[in-house]
Amino acid sequence: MEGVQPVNGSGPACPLRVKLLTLMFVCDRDHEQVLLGMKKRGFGKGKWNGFGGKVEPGESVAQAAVRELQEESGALVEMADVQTAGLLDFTFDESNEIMRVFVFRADNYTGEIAETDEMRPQWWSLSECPFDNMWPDDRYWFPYMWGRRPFVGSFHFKADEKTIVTHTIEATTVEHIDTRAREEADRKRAATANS
Ligand SMILES: Nc1[nH]c(=O)nc2c1ncn2[C@H]1C[C@H](O)[C@@H](COP(=O)(O)OP(=O)(O)OP(=O)(O)O)O1
Repeated sequence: MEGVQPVNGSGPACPLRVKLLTLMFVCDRDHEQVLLGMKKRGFGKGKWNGFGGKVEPGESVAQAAVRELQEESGALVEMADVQTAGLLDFTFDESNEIMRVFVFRADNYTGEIAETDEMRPQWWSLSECPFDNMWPDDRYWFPYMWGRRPFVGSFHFKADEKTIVTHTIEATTVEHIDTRAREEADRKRAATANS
């Protein structure tokens, strides 16, 4: 089990299970382009998104973001080039899970970008980002991510995974997000050690 906790002291009576996830955006700032991948399987199949997945016990959230990016796209980002972008909580009607997603950005990478079993990568001009075919929350926080303004937000969806019922989004600091990332990784390590 990854960790169980109430959300912000309010919300459902039943504690929610936290799924710790990453999302990484490789940005070409000179050409105002961002690398997205078409998700070919699993959660979010058929949507364009950044690259990411589950944090493994014992790795930092940023290490997980780098690993997932490489596994899904072939792009390798040095830890020094990983920039903290945001923190998002996603919940759904009829679900007792929080998807807690740490968002990162990188302006440099090495390696060959290539299609994998999970993702078909493609560069997109910022002005042509395919928001109609992305998660509906992305429109809200993409400007923060691209604008290097650290953000924290939460989105509650209907069970259809399309309709946003409520949301919050606000500016925060990199330090706040990085502290949360360390706490979440520690919690995950402890929960795994105790299971
Ligand atoms: N509402 C949302 N908006 C968004 O932009 N990204 C989201 C999102 N909800 C989830 N994600 C991202 C986070 C993460 O990068 C990805 C889901 O993780 P995974 O690809 O690991 O899921 P899977 O269930 O396919 O897991 P694996 O079997 O480990 O690949 O989707």
